[in-house]
Amino acid sequence: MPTQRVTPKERSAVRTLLRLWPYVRPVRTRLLAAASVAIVASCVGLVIPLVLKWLVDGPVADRDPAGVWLGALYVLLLGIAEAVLFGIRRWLVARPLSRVEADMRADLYRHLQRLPVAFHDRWASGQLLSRGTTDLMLLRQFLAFPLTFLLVNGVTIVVGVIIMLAQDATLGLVILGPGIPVVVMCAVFERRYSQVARRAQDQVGDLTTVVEESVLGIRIIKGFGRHRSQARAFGELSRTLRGTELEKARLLAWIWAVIVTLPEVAIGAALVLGTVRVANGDLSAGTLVAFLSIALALRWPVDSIGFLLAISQEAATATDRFFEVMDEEPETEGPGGPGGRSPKSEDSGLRFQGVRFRYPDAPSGSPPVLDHIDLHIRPGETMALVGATGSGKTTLTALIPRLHELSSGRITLDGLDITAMSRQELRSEVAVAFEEPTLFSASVGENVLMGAPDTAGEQDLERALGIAQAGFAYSLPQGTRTQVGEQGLSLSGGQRQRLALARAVVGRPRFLVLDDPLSALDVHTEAAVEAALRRVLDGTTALVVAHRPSTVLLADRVALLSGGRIAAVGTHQELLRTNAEYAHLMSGDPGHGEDREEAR
Ligand SMILES: Nc1ncnc2c1ncn2[C@@H]1O[C@H](COP(=O)(O)OP(=O)(O)OP(=O)(O)O)[C@@H](O)[C@H]1O
Repeated sequence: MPTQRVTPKERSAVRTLLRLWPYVRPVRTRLLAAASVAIVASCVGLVIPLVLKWLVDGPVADRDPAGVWLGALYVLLLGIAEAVLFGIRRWLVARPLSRVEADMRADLYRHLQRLPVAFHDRWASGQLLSRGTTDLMLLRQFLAFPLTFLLVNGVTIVVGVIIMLAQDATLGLVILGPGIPVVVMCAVFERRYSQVARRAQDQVGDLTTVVEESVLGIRIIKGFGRHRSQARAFGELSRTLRGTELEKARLLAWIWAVIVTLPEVAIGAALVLGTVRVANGDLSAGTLVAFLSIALALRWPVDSIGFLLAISQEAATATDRFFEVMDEEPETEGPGGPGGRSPKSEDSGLRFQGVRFRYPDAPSGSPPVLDHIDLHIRPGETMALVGATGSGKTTLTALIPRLHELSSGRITLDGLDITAMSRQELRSEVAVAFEEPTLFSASVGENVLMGAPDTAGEQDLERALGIAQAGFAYSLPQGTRTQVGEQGLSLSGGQRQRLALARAVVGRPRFLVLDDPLSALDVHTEAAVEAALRRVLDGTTALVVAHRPSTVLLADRVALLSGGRIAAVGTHQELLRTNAEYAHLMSGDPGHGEDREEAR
């Protein structure tokens, strides 16, 4: 599976995090209130040393027991107030932040649904999964704790330093001394950590992709005895991730050592100098006690800066990864409505005019998959599309519901350019069934009715299951309410194909696109489906990719796709007579088609 790896640009963490504002805006009042409460709580903590100073220089020096009890009561009340305020902060942020996470996840999911198939071809699913889960969880944690505490601890440090300077300017300057090297080290740390954090988060995405592929492809892995090599691949990726995590830990240990050691040295120096000055009678014992208590109270706000910066960097990386997806252009919408429909009768039906298509991720210089495609399927006509494997049949069918955008040319439905229709309008007119039938984790009925407007009911379901010869659905344990898909009952390939076919016909679409929809059916079931389909296809304009003569016989005419172009159009009999390639394809000679492809 191709992996999208975006090269991270040099960026400012603050500017990146500011992009979260639209999501944070609705809860800004609560967040601000929580931060204010936390600042007050923290400052209440800083008042305690001042009470201690009063206690030491006053009641303790005067040997006044009543005063000591009163001081102890003040300290107790201040401690309780601090604890209660921190509790209120937590209560204030919990609910709004889970809303921010839920909103971001919903937006990401909605956007992923609107991104073109070309985007999904390019991106590994694990990368998208990790962005929608671990990255968003990281962001919620960042908003709940580090964001607030970067502010709270910053204010606490400033207030604490001002109080210390006011108590004694000389001791204050001794404490402030290591500030400059700490700031420089923090800047270096931030730059290095952001690179490693990005690498780690991308590696989590790669690991998720391998796990997801192993789970989805478990039958192939077991069938080919590949579990050891798969485990090796997983082990290698997880060792790489472990290495990156250890690098993160090393960087954290280094900054932590700097942040803890330098202030400790400064506190030690202040203690020695302060004691000498108290002994000399230049400083009161109470002031020294207050000074050291404040310095110790500031230890946690200072110590925490290292890991708060680390989480902020990870949050900035998660924000980058989130917006890398959100910044991708969604599918463009046509204006919609009936305007622009050409009344000319030669334009009715499904028409390809000068269509050219090249996959956006194809190597540069490679020829387009489809070129100069001109094809007209008349209203009510069924056209079979035949071609060697890899000739571009699936690609051609995917262009009609605009799963890919044309490189040039146009496709019209009854004269109306598909790019002029809204996606909803287009997809209500055109129904598709692909060779690989995907069923979702839902009941049989829900899977089939997915192809119909919301008003469709039991009767429509019954009719569609009848056409697709999917009567087996009624014998499932809970009938059409039986859960299928990844979380439900496993169905055979043919059963899944018939449900996918039922889904394509349930909405009675005017245009039907079937990509080899009967490939997994036995001859008898195929004949029964064809008989029923022929009735449905009577009023429907259809393009049916076919590999077998039996499927071709469903069609009024056949188009042969070869060398990226429509090489011939005619009835099955005509083409058998006049076109050697067609005759070979229909004769079941498996080598011929491949030879033709090689020759291109
Ligand atoms: N997402 C993609 N990006 C780049 N090239 C692609 C992509 N999907 C298909 N192709 C290429 O386009 C060509 C046509 O593929 P397509 O699946 O349309 O063939 P097909 O005729 O339907 O084959 P088959 O009969 O085997 O289903 C192939 O060469 C294939 O490698």
